[in-house]
Amino acid sequence: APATAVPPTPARAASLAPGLGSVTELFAERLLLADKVAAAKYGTDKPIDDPVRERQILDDVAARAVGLGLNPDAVTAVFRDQIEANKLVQRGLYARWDAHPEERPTERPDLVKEVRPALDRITTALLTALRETEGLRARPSCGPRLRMAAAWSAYGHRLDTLHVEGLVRALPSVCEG
Ligand SMILES: O=C(O)C(=O)C[C@]1(C(=O)O)C=C[C@@H](O)C=C1
Repeated sequence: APATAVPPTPARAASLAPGLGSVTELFAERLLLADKVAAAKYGTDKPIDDPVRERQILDDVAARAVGLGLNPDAVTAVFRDQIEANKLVQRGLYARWDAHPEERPTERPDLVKEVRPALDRITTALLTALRETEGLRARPSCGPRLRMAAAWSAYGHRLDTLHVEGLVRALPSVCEG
């Protein structure tokens, strides 16, 4: 190898696969918030599924997609996957907490005042990231790039198996065409 060869450090590898990291980072952050959502609901009579809230999110992102010049159906599909991924993680946490009471959360975050506003901030950032990656997401290389970016995000956030499953569930609608 030439003397100027750059070693394949993680940073170097990430810079060779630019672009979709913004999207997968936000996916990972949203999935980590599933822990707080689940902690807010576990042991209460509030079910994991809240179809009214889901409808609000999906209607909101469809309207904002139009304003950003994005395809509202494509954007809705991405967010539907984020919600499904979030529920997958929440269900996994419930099962874990049922089986291992000592792992149950010791605090109950406020869903409406704390957790949903955090999810809403990710929604706004994700819409921007989808706008900025529109061209990249239409390319044939999108799938491989997306899987590489997701792997780095999983590694960077030290996601456990359950959250990696969630991250995989979050991916299918990202690449268009
Ligand atoms: O806000 C909630 O109650 C959540 O559980 C989070 C979330 C989401 O991913 O945005 C997931 C499941 C619910 O059906 C609604 C929304």
